Amino acid sequence: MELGRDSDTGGQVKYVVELARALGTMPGVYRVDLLTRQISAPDVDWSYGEPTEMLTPRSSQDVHEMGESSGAYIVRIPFGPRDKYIAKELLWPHIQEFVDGALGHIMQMSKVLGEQVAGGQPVWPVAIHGHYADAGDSAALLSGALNVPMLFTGHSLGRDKLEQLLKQGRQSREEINATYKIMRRIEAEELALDASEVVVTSTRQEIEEQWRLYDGFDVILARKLRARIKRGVSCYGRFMPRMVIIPPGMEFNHVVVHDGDMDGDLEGNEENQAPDPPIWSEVMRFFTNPRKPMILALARPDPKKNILTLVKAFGECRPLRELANLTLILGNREAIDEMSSTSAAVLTSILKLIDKYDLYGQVAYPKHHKQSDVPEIYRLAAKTKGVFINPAFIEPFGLTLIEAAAYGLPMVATRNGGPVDIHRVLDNGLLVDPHDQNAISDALYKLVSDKQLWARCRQNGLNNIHLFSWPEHCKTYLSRIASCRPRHPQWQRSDEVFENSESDSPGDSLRDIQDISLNLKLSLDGEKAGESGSLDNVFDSEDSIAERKNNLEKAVSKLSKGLKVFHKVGSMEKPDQNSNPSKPAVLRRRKHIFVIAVDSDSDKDFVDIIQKIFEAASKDSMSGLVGFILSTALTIAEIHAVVISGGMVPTDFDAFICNSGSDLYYPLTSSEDSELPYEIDLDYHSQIEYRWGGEGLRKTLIRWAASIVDKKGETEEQVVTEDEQRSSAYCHAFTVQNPSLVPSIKELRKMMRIQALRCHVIYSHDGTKLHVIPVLASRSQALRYLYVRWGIELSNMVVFVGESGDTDYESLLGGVHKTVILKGACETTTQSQLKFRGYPLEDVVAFDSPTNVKTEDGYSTKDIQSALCQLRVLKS
Ligand SMILES: O=c1ccn([C@@H]2O[C@H](COP(=O)(O)OP(=O)(O)O[C@H]3O[C@H](CO)[C@@H](O)[C@H](O)[C@H]3O)[C@@H](O)[C@H]2O)c(=O)[nH]1
Ligand SMILES: O=P(O)(O)OC[C@H]1O[C@](O)(CO)[C@@H](O)[C@@H]1O
Repeated sequence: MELGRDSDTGGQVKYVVELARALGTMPGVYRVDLLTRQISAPDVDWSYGEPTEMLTPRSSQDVHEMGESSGAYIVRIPFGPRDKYIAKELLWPHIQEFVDGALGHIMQMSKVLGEQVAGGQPVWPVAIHGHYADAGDSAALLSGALNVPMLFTGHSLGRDKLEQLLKQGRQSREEINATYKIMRRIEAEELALDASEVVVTSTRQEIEEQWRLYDGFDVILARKLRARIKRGVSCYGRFMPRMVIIPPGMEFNHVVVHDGDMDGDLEGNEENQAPDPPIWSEVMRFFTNPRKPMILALARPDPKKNILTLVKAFGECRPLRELANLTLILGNREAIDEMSSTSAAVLTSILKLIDKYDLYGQVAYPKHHKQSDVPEIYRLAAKTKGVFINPAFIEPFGLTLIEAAAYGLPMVATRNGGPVDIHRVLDNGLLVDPHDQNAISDALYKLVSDKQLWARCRQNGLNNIHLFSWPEHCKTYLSRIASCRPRHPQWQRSDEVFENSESDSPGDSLRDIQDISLNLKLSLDGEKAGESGSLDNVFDSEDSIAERKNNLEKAVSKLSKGLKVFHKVGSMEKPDQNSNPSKPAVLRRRKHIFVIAVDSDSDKDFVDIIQKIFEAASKDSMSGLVGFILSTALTIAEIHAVVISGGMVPTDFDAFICNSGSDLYYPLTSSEDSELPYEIDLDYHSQIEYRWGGEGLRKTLIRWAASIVDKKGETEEQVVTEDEQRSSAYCHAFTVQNPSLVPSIKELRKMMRIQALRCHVIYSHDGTKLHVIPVLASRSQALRYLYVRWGIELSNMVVFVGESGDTDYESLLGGVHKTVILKGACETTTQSQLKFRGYPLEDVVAFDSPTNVKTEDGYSTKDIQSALCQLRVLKS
């Protein structure tokens, strides 16, 4: 690991690699895949271009304990420009491409493992865990596409970073957003809260002071919801992820602490003694008197680590300067000018302060260190009876603090963040206000000068450090995963439950029964959710005990009929896929799938666009190589009307993604006279229903809609009204009479999240329609479903969109599919205020990607053909 190389290579890298390695050796874990970006660039190590790398266990004991497990792997997925390293702030436009690539890997792995160990049945992942905001966003989409539980760890949180940066007052909100893309990042963290079952934190402070800043998390509401779930009463469609504190661990295998370290001679070696590590002389060459106790700081050169205040504190405190030296390990550098601008600014300011206070001979700031040098640096500081300092403005956890403690080095640390929890456990030093320069120098002086205090802190750290161990972390972590309701696709799950009931895994069956029991309880309660009043009423109202008892009895009675009943109900409700066996087969045979997702304002324009696309593909479609999917906010009835009005037939298309991605239909060749010739895919519903608020959500939305009125003199007109005709089981539809009077998409998301309602809100039809659908349902997720369910390759899809569209437009432009933007189609910008999401489209869409092409003049057949040639879908 190249830790401290730049602002992206910090503690999180170490954390996830060590966690993956430790998990891979846990009994009961078959395989851990750590997915990251593949980069083949000349300025990074060649190994970053390797598709797979095994994380070898640290010790032979680990190998022994692994048993049947196949271990942990780093899997590198190509996305974004192949030959270029991209800083984390600039990765956002490429996230969807990562999601698709990761999905491809997981599907492939599921097949391979299935063949190896499960008799050919696919082996589905048990959970997916996102680390940091960008992976939170990706994991949310993947957990939805695969229907598996998601966990999330923030490592460093955007809202907190934004607050800290605003407090420092050096940049305006706009400048901060331009530098850090912070609003996009915060939305990713909010989505991670929407989708996660468990959020792993390192400290209590992270929950109470940092996560509380998010719309989607509230400690009190979380408690109330948990209490209601325990009592078996309805939460009216509200959900909160479970926050758990599991501090990270350390790999202790190369930690060696000798008492002898304390009285060693720094100049020259005794006979028989191992030579000093080379990094020692690299550090000591800076000092006039290398025997003085060493104050050590080791951090990425990031302004938030607050090293400048440390240098000032040291420089301005004469007694401290006389007593101790200062060592600053701030990553690696060749030349300051070649560093990123923020890192270079930190280094330059430090050099100026050293000059200002004339600290020559008292401060070391070596240019290079290797990973293997880091333990030796801590040992050197401990040997001189020095102190480790982390004065960060805020430190989410602080791996360096546990590292220092493991090497017998007492600490002075910021009182903001994780160090408070670490100090509570280790009791190995002093906490300080990082803004108070005198407090820093006083604490350092106290620890360095008070020999007894120093020895006590050293010993306390050494005595308690075992509490930060990866195996312990993994045990708690795995128990959390085991307590999540197992989620798998229904088309696999119903068979599995059925089989398990008679198989040799009674534990699994029992857990399934318990889960079914919980589901039944919740859904039965949901039936009476309708009577609820406001959010307060929901929780203040006394639920009738008799009613609850009745619900429980119903649930128990359903359960007592056994798993077969559950399975049967499931299969009765399932569409009979065999009645229309040709559809998936047809879809699979296509060379290309053209997805028409142009959000046209008029049916006439829409028909016109569809026909132009048909014509453009006519050569290939004649031979059946191209299949078509319509993907819109329309209902199936509206789509049917469009199809018929355009002189087309339903079977001209392979599938229809309706209601903004909450319904999926396939055309039928025949149907009863009274019915439309389409078959709904109920497996899709089971795949997207996660956290769907159903009736409870609908009631809340209706109350909200009633509160938005247009005051015209004496009279009031309701602006938002329920559109029952256009609503379906997984889409609450509303009509907006006056789009200028309703909140933007950003405000709506916030409104939902603060009530713990997890859903996806979309404005369509130029802002005159509002759709509320399940949180992980969307038009782009529907395409991923087609891949997971029917194996239709995403890279063979071409998505046609207009110049703008509904508020879910951005998600249609990314991914491994190709995109054709039809110039002149859906240009409307009149309702742009509704689309306000808090960050520009460029922060989410890679417009310069070679898979995105805009037609040249308009959307004539010729324009479309030429775009398809450019994408190499058609031969020129
Ligand atoms: O020049 C350097 C600087 C750092 N490191 C290592 O990099 C890691 C840094 O981790 P940490 O001190 O925890 O800080 P961050 O890099 O900021 O890590 C983020 O992620 C960590 C894991 O979640 C949290 O502990 C932090 O609070 C959070 O800011 C440690 O292992 C250091 O030994 C080096 O090897 N060389
Ligand atoms: O400053 P930010 O954007 O909060 O990022 C800090 C994150 O970046 C990293 O340095 C990447 O490893 C992490 O240690 C940390 O989680």
